[in-house]
Amino acid sequence: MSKNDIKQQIGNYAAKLVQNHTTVGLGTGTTVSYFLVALAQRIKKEHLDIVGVTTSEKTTLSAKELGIRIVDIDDTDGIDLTIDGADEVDTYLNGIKGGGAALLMEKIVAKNSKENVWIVDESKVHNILGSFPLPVEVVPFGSGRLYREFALKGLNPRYRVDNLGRRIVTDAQHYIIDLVLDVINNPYELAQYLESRVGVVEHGLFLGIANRVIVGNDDGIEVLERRTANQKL
Ligand SMILES: O=C(CO)[C@H](O)[C@H](O)COP(=O)(O)O
Repeated sequence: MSKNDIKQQIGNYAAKLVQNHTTVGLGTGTTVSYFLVALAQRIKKEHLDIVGVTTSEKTTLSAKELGIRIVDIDDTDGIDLTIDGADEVDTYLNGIKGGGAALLMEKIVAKNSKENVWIVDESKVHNILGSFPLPVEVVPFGSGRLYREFALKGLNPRYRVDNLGRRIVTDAQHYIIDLVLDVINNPYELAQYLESRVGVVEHGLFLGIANRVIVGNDDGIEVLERRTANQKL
């Protein structure tokens, strides 16, 4: 099966998890784009009453094009379920997100959602986080100072740039500094450090957020459920 076939399979599976008369958080990324198509098909075919809360301008555009009704996060009573992708997931279902630069809105939607389900292919599941560079969203003003602090701390920072070498700007007008770490031995400690730095708006460590991870591979789908820290999978 090609990677896209696997993503389609995961997207179709995830669309079936959405219940009628609910508000759904719509993540960002290529895997989510398959989910959006499958969800839009279900909404049309089954005449479902579903509204979406989006996590990026890109997802808002795609959802609207597909005919999915969108509501502002501030105008909902709550989000029932959010389906999102992830860049890396460990065996506690902690993850790294933000490969698509949407981590800030993704975390706001996730934290306001009763349930969070991630959709990934099996190449993203690892024992320890860190092989995917950790995105940190920063305010442009003074970001050079933060960058130097990260470098001095051995966090191996890189401004995220586009293919012309220009710093990318997020939907909320911030920069992304990716930390190239290889291994994150204590994600909670790193999260705490990043949250303590002025100018850091958000980071891509999503800890204790996913309730379930839908993992796709050539043989089908595997569903991982979150366990506690001493109940490793
Ligand atoms: O966090 C994200 C965007 O900020 C995405 O969910 C993550 O990058 C996964 O994307 P894809 O499904 O394209 O691999």
